Parts: sequence; structure tokens; C-alpha cells
Amino acid sequence: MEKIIELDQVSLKRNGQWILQNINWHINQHENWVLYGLNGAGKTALLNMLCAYYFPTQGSIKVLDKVFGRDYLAEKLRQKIGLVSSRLQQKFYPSDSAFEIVLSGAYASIGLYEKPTEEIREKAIGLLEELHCLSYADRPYETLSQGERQRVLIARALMAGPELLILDEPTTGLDFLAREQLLDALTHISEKSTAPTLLYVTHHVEEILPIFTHTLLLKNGQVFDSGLTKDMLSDEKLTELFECKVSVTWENGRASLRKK
Ligand SMILES: Nc1ncnc2c1ncn2[C@@H]1O[C@H](COP(=O)(O)OP(=O)(O)OP(=O)(O)O)[C@@H](O)[C@H]1O
Repeated sequence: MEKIIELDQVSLKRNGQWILQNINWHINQHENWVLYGLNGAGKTALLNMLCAYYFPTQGSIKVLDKVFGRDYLAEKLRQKIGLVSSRLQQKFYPSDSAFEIVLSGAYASIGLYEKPTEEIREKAIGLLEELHCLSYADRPYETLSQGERQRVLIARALMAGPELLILDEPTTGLDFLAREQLLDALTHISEKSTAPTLLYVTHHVEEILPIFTHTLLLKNGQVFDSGLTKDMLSDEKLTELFECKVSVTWENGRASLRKK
């Protein structure tokens, strides 16, 4: 089975401080993962390593079967990874239309500098339709709501046909309905035959959809535990993780969390 991510004994030191320690994490094809941890657990640092913005101080990382720095250029690798993050939102030109932003995903550029082919335009329209963004495709990005922007960014990330799609707290700033619409869109994406492997980063248990078969619990820069989502989201496991009594309730394959 093809490995999407292989981290072996990975540690990261920044400014004299260990931020991540001894991370072992393997993601296989056809698994969708959640990276779950509280504020400051090290989720962002870990993502920065997966996208080759940081290099491990110790240990080895393979993403999509490539070892960073040895047999592959980081830039080339990033073209195979779709990234959706609210931090990315500020990078786009506010006057560009939603359509232009999605088209630019085909070239992995901020802004559109090439005339898109008819095939690329059709693909962008298809993705805008799937993500229910067609009605505002011609509107400037700056006029879109937070939920609309996030769906446009998912469509953009899918333009290049990534093998791995990373969603970094994609529901930040979304109201309940916008959040559920975005989560529905992810379920739809995961059901397609061409679906990329999904990696969803969150600190909200309620957002973990049944499509996420596996979960890694990160605490203080270390793997607290990892495995099947249903085993990770248990009363005992999360009580130990938070060092505070919690109970988990399941309904329709989704968990919710309460402090006891
Ligand atoms: N360049 C750096 N130098 C020193 N410490 C850092 C650096 N970058 C991150 N840290 C620290 O490492 C820890 C993990 O940070 P990180 O941003 O990865 O956490 P996170 O899980 O993404 O948190 P959040 O959910 O709040 O975004 C934090 O304590 C942070 O202060």
C-alpha cells in the first residue's frame, strides 16, 4: 500500500526549544486523518514540516514517497499538496473574482498570470458547482463571507488534483450552518473516485466527520496516541489527554464532548 506520509522519530527545535519530539506517524492511502490537539500542541509546526517549510532537527520525513531535500524539491512537492487554511486567505488579491482564484489553483500561483485553457476553465466551473459557489463565482473575493471564501479555497486547492489535501482549522470564523455546509462538501469530496487523502486539523471534536477513519492526538509536541478515530475519541482517552474529566457522546457517527 502506498504511504502518503511517513514520519519516523521526528523532532523539531526552534529558537533553542523543542517544539515536536519523537513523532512517529504513518498515513496510508485510503485513510483520512484528523490531527487533534489543544492550543499550542504543535499542530501548526507539524503542518509546516509536512509542507516542507520546516525541516526536522532529528528523524526522517517522507511525504508522498519523497524524502525532503534528498530526492525532491520542496516547491515541486507542494504542488501535489492542497492546503486550505484561514491564514492563507490574506494572501489573495481582494479584487480577484472567486472564479479567478479557483483558476489560479491550476498554476499554484497567487493571482492569474496565464490565459487558462478551456479545459482548465471547465474544471474550475465544475469544482465551483460541486462546492456550491457558482452563484458568486464572478464576485470579488473581498465581498465574500468567511464561509464562501473557505469553499472557494477548497475548490482552488482541488484544481491541481492534489494527492493530499490538508485542511487547517477550516471552520474558523464560520457560523453553525456555514460550518455544516463546509463539512458536507468535504464528505462529498471524499466520496469521489479521484478523492485525495484528507488531513483535517482541528481542536473541535464536533467537527470530526465519519469519513475521518484515523486520528492522531497531539499533546505538548508529542504523540499522545494515534489510531482509529472511534478508539481515540473515548471518555478515558480524552480525560487523560485533557487531564480533566470529560464525556463523549456519539450520534450519527459524530462525537460531541462535555466537561463532567
Ligand atoms: N519559532 C518558534 N520559536 C519558539 N517557539 C515556537 C516557535 N513556533 C512555535 N513555537 C511554540 O511551539 C508550540 C506549538 O506551537 P503551534 O503553533 O505549532 O501550536 P498549535 O497546536 O498549532 O496551536 P493553535 O491551535 O493555538 O494554533 C507553542 O508553544 C509555540 O509557542
